[in-house]
Amino acid sequence: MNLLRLLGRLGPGPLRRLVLYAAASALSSTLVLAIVNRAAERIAEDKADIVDVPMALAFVASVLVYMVVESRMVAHMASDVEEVVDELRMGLLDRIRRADLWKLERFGQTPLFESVTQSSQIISQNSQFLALTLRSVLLTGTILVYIATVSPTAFLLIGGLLGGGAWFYVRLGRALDERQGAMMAEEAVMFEGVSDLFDGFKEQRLNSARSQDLNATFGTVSARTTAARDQVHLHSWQQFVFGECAFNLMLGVVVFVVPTYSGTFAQEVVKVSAAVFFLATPVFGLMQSLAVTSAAEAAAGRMMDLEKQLAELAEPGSDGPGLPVPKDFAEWRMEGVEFAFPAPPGEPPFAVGPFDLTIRRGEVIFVTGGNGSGKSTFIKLLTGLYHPLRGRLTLDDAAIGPQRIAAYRELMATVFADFHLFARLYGLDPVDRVKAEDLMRWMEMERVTAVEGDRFGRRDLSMGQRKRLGLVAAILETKPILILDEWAADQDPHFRFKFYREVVPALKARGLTIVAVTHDDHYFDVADRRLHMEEGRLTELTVTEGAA
Ligand SMILES: Nc1ncnc2c1ncn2[C@@H]1O[C@H](COP(=O)(O)OP(=O)(O)OP(=O)(O)O)[C@@H](O)[C@H]1O
Repeated sequence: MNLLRLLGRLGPGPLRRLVLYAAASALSSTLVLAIVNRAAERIAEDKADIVDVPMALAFVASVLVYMVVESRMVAHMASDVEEVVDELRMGLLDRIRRADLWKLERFGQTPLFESVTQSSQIISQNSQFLALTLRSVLLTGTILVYIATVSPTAFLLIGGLLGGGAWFYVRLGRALDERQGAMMAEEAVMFEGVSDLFDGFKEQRLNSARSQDLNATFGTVSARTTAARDQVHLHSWQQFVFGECAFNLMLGVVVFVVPTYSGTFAQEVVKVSAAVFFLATPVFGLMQSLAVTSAAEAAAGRMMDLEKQLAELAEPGSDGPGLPVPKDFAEWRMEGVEFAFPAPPGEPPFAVGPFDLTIRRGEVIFVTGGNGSGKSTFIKLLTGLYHPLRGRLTLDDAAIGPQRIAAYRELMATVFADFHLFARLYGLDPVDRVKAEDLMRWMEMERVTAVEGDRFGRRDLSMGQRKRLGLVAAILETKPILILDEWAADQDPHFRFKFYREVVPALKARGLTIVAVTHDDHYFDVADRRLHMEEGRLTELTVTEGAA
């Protein structure tokens, strides 16, 4: 149903087309069966040894109709499913793009990543099985109708057997689903172990006890995964063998049971046996497609659930055009801004603020403080990435509410402590080539890599080098505010000196307002003001206080 609901998003057309194709395919197949049976009957009646041309033509026409309809059905189905998956995936990405950072952090990345990549892949790969399932159901129905026209008794017995067999098969399938769930849980633990091995490769190479312990743990998990997989293989094979046996039983019913209830069945036995053989295609098709379709069904359900959950992560005001903010602001203020993370069990929550602060345009502000004191949280509040629980941000007289938040953030270029170097210089089209080359020289990166078109030539660089590229990208954005979170922490002494003594003053001279988190007490004097964070509280110190 999830897959059908998903397809329904394209309007009624694709679903109607699917049903029509599936019905045409089932009818043409049944027609082939009826023609074969009728031809065999005529040969038996007339002992004719000449070809019945109209019947042969009808046979060829039915086969051709089946061939064309079947291939078109699968082709349309695949492209409809691709279209709807593309729409859903883009919708998810769009919602993630516009989500509230704090809500997104709490939600976690794993389900998002799994849905956007794996689930959409499962649906795409198995799209044709949805068509196969529908066609198989319809074909089974039309063949049963054909059997009913030949022998009502055979229809009742075969129909009953088929219904009972399907019920039991689905029950076996449920047990298999449970085992598959258990197998996936074990596999998830195993993947965690594999990524632990890769992420901690250096540490385990340098410590043989850790390496062996890791290996032993991995061995246990791997053995559990193997056992879970064995169970899945065993049950899926049992389910398949049951399906085959139920099918053979149907043939047995035709030749051993039906004749005892129907006196006239002797003439019909060949027709009904042929019909049961014809049933093999849809019944085995269903057996094959149900298993795969259920994985695609579950994936479609996961993606649609996620879509709903992501709607709740939306940031207020992220839709719509929004209001402008004064770009030439004179004063940037935080008024009574407070924020708190939810408390871990048995502990008080970590709260920051209230922050009451006025930053004047063109100032260089350093934010200092110990690990975990709340500096990065302060930066997230200042940049409007976290929303204050109380208090507000203002630029001159404009309060930054949901409608101004987008324009407000547009004023800032940032290099966060955990910054990401994008594959492309997104949003910088065209890149000012001369300026980019100047900046690369200024950052002493011109021998390492270059701006090539709209991207950096290399990204496989050291953290310090990547941060320099991050700063190049931030300066290229030509925003009036620059936010840096521990930018210099990864720089060597030579470039750290250059950054504080040359780069920061030069950027200030260009009119930028700079807020930088730093631990570099040798350079506190570079700032106009120093704000010090302690347990979420901000105090203003002189720039010489605490300097080395
Ligand atoms: N996403 C989060 N969820 C829950 N608690 C958080 C989260 N981010 C930070 N915290 C808590 O807030 C406190 C302050 O973290 P923050 O990153 O602001 O400190 P910091 O001063 O930047 O530290 P550092 O100098 O080590 O980078 C920490 O104790 C941390 O446990």
